[in-house]
Amino acid sequence: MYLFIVNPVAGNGQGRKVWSQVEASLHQRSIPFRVEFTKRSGHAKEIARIAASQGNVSAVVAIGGDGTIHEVGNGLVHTEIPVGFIPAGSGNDFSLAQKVPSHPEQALEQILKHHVRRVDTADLGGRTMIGFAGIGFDGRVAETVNRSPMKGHLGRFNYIWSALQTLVRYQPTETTLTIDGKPYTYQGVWLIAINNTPYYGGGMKICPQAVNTDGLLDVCCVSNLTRNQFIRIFPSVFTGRHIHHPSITLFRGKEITITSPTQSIIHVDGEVIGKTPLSLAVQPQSLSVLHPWEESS
Ligand SMILES: Nc1ncnc2c1ncn2[C@@H]1O[C@H](COP(=O)(O)OP(=O)(O)OP(=O)(O)O)[C@@H](O)[C@H]1O
Repeated sequence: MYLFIVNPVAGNGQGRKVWSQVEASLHQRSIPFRVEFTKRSGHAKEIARIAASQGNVSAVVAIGGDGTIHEVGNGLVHTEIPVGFIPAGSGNDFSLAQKVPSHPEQALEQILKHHVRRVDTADLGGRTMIGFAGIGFDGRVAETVNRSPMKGHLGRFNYIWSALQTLVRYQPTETTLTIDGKPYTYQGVWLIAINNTPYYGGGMKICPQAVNTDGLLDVCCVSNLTRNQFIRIFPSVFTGRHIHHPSITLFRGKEITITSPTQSIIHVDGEVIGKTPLSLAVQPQSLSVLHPWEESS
C-alpha cells in the first residue's frame, strides 16, 4: 500500500490542492492508499520513520517541496522503503532532477509505473542531505526565500528575487574547503554548493554533472568576483555554462569540510540549518527512490 505524506502548506497551499487531484485519481483507479498530513516542521520525518518501522507500506509518496522531500528522505534513509515525489512546493529542485512531471496526475502516473533505484545521500552528522546544500550567499538566499511573504506566490522567481536582494549586501569571505583530506583556501568566496543532483534554487544548474548514483558529491566554489562580475555570470547558472568561468572551481569527493573565519549560513535541501563549520560524508546508495520505468528499461 502507498502512504502519501502531504505538506498542506507547501507552495503556499499548493500541497493541499495537489493532493485533492491525486486523491480523486487514486479513487478513480481504485488504488488503495493511506494519507497523512504534516502538522508542523519535522512531522514528515516522524511519519516516514514510523511507516518504515511498521513495515506495512510498500512506498511513501511525498507531496510538497524540497523541504518535505528532505524530511521524508531523512525518515527513510538506510531503509528499503522507496520514496516518490509529487511536486507542490515553490522550488521543487529534487523533483526536477528526478524528471518528475509538474502536473500531479502525470506525476502519479509515473509513480504507479515505477521501478526502484538506490541513490546517494550525504550525512551531516545526524542529518541527511538528499539533493543539495549551499554555504554563504546561497544560505543567505535560502533564509530570505523562507522568510518571504511572497514565497508561495512567486514560485521559482522568488529565488531570483531573493538572490538579487542578497546580492546588494553580501560580503564574500575567505573559506577553506577540505576535499577527501586535501585543503583548498580561497579568498572572496561568494558561495559553495554541494550537490548530489544538478539543480538547486528553483532550477539553477549549479553542478551540471552531478549524478546521485556515483558515490561522490559534486562541489562548486564561486570566488574572487566583483559584484558586477557576479551579476554578469549569474544568468549562465540556469544553463550550467557558468562552470567555464575562471572564478568557478569544481571538485568531486566523498568527504567535504567547509570552514571560514567569518561564519557563513548553511542551507540543506533549501532549509537553513546553521552556520559553518560544516562536514559532509557521502552515503552511497542509501535511499530508495521511485524512478520512471521508461528511463531504465
Ligand atoms: N502543517 C505545517 N505547518 C507549518 N509548516 C509546515 C507544516 N508541515 C510542514 N511544514 C514545513 O513547511 C516547510 C516548507 O515545506 P516545503 O519546502 O516542502 O515547501 P516549499 O517551501 O513551498 O517548497 P520548496 O522548498 O521546494 O521551495 C518545511 O520546512 C516543513 O517542515
